[in-house]
Amino acid sequence: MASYSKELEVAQLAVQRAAILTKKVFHEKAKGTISKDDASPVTIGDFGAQALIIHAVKKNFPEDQVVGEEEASSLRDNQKLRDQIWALVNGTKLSDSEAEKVLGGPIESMDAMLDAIDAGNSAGGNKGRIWALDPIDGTKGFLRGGQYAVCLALMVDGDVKVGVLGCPNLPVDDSAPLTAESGIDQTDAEGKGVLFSAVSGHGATSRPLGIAGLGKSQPIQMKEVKDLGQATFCESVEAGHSSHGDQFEIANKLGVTKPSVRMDSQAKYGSIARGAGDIYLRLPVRADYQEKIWDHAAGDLIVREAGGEVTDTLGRRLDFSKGRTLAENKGVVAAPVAVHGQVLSAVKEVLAAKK
Ligand SMILES: Nc1ncnc2c1ncn2[C@@H]1O[C@H](COP(=O)(O)O)[C@@H](OP(=O)(O)O)[C@H]1O
Ligand SMILES: [Mg+2]
Ligand SMILES: [Mg+2]
Ligand SMILES: [Mg+2]
Repeated sequence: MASYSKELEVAQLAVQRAAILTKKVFHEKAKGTISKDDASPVTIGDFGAQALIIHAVKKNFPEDQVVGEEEASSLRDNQKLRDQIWALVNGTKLSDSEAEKVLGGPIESMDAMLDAIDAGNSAGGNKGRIWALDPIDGTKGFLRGGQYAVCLALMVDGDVKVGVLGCPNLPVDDSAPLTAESGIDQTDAEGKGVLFSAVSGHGATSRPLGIAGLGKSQPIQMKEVKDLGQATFCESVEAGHSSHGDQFEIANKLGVTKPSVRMDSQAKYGSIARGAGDIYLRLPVRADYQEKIWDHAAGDLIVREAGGEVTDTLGRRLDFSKGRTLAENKGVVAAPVAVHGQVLSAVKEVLAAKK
């Protein structure tokens, strides 16, 4: 089985470098927020991180395609924002020069930066090597001072092979259990930060999210759930992203007694993968919403490699080969393999009762 060691190294270092930039923006009051066509927010942190990561991917793997969340059209006619992002991007590097070299060095010019952002325009699909990039997942959490993640995955012929999640506001310690506070008020982010990774068939790991080269890694595993009543389940903070009501009913049906842990971004996938939490539920709020591949690709692999099963609400594996969205899936149900079937039955019962 291919080990994708070069791809993994580049992805981890690229995410680590981008997180230096996002952390800088996180600690600033003015985040240069603008509203996208779908009324969702994007900040100078999202644009800057996308530029840095695509630049590194393209330097190392010029033939590969990228499905990135953001695009640069709004920057091409907004000089102030463009200058702000360029200043950030130009000033961000890893403090280890060897690691910086792996990433192909800095971006040459502002134009090259805009082109790098726009190189995230792949249509996706089931052929060849395609990276899925979410430069800041959980932008609303990022703006609120909550959790967020820098997410990058490599798909080969529509199958996720490498997944990396940088979570600057999660504790480094894998054994720190989730609490109601885990998802909120992370404004003192210093000393925190974890980098999750997985390669298909080779397991999942975590390591501290640093600012130089890669720190020492350790394997991670989902926790064995002996009693679903004691399980910790995670869900989005935003009620517009998943149905808190349905998730509450499902948890009740399973006999879960603890309140849900609300947390933005794919930090939820990372948290259950290392056994800090147990279950992640994302029940659709709208029948016509298609989940984006960059919101799930890295997390899906990391959870599966840590001993989890990830499906949609109908029990189908997430299918990343359908383009930029998970067009053939509805919602997400992630849990340890041993209890996933039980969780899925509860999901189906709750959804059936609503029809
Ligand atoms: N109606 C909807 N249903 C599900 N997900 C949605 C949604 N509207 C937006 N999203 C996605 O939810 C992601 C955040 O997930 P979470 O709620 O787990 O933090 C957003 O990622 P970005 O923040 O990268 O835009 C966005 O892509
Ligand atoms: Mg977004
Ligand atoms: Mg996202
Ligand atoms: Mg995003």
